[in-house]
Amino acid sequence: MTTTPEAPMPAEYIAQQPLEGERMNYDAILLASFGGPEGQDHVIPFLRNVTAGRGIPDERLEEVATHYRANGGVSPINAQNLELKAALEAELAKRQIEIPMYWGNRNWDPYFNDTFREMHEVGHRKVLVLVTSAYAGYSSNDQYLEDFERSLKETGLEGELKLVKIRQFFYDKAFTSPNEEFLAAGIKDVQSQLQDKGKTEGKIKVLFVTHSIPTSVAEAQGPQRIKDLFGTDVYTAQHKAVADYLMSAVSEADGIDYQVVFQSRSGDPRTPWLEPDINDQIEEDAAGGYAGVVVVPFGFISDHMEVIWDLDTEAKETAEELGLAFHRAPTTGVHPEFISGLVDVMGEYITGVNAEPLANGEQTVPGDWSDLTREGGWGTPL
Ligand SMILES: CC1=C(CCC(=O)O)c2cc3nc(cc4[nH]c(cc5[nH]c(cc1n2)c(C)c5CCC(=O)O)c(CCC(=O)O)c4C)C(CCC(=O)O)=C3C
Ligand SMILES: [Fe+2]
Repeated sequence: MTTTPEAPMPAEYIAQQPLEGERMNYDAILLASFGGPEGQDHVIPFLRNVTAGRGIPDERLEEVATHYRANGGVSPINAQNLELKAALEAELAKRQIEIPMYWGNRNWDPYFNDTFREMHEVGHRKVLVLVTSAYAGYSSNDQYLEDFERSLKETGLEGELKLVKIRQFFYDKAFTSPNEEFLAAGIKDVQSQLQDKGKTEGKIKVLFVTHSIPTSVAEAQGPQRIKDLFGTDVYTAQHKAVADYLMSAVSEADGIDYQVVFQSRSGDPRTPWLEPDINDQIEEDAAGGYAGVVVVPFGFISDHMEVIWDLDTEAKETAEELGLAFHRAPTTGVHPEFISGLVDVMGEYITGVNAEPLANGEQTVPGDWSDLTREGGWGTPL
């Protein structure tokens, strides 16, 4: 066997070292996420944090608490974020980008207030923020910006810490490339499950699943341009565009039916949320003669509680009761292409000498996605 010498690092991957005395435009990176409970006694306080002032009925909270209780009161999300942070740090180091990374959450320890104070105390002033949400929407973008503003006020660090939030990345290769791989593997798995059952003629449906949101929230999001183009709200449109792209990019998906569906609806049952719910759709598909479903949770970037409960427990049970073959695809997690693609996106904001960006994300999902959220929502790069 011959050994290949290590490939030289592409030039664009190497941070240009700042000139003597000159600093990079950011001195810290913040990984900003949702947070989750670490034990049984955290579950209720965590859920109260999440739903503060948003009119989620107590019965819904008690029901959601049982999902966490069944897992020892621990959400997997914190460990997953620490793993993501370590993988990103390793990739930054590989590219000689020497900017330290911090972690903070909306709903649990370490809270943004604490992380902001810590970053400020050690002397950081210019912070690039990566939020763990791929799509643009109120919960995944605007609410984080509101949280950051509130934390800066509460800590008295307004004007002291300058934060710039990185854009959404659902349309980047970083996100679509691992999902292409997962989609192909999922289809092959369901096909072979059907083969084992002697159902080689059985039709397969791919269900791309994301988090439901209230229809009123979905409809309030602009721009009109995208609504006109897709004939639906902007939240759904983003997901449809990714689903269309993934199906076209994966040869195993040729001729296979697919649909965007929703999970984890919450709130008052009388308030309309985006539909169809994944369980309802699986029932309809069983009635419609499908023999198997491939469930791709492309609304999320890690296998957190909503994925393992709503899909691996509930949706799986629905499919099994109806005799359908079932495959739940993984989320991007710390897939090497996700990590390196995310650092490319970060590199659009980080400049070395000559104010040149260190890297650029590669857009795969066609379309102009540059104006999806509230004005100035991404932050003006420093
Ligand atoms: C769009 C969206 C994402 C995807 C974008 C993104 O990834 O950011 C997301 C992610 C997540 N949602 C999560 C957990 C929860 N979400 C809740 C409630 C809600 N989510 C909403 C929307 C979203 N949520 C909404 C409109 C509500 C209603 C209340 C409100 O307006 O806030 C509730 C309260 C109980 C309930 O009602 O279900 C919980 C516990 C976890 C952590 C899981 C873990 O612990 O591992 C994650 C990553
Ligand atoms: Fe949620």
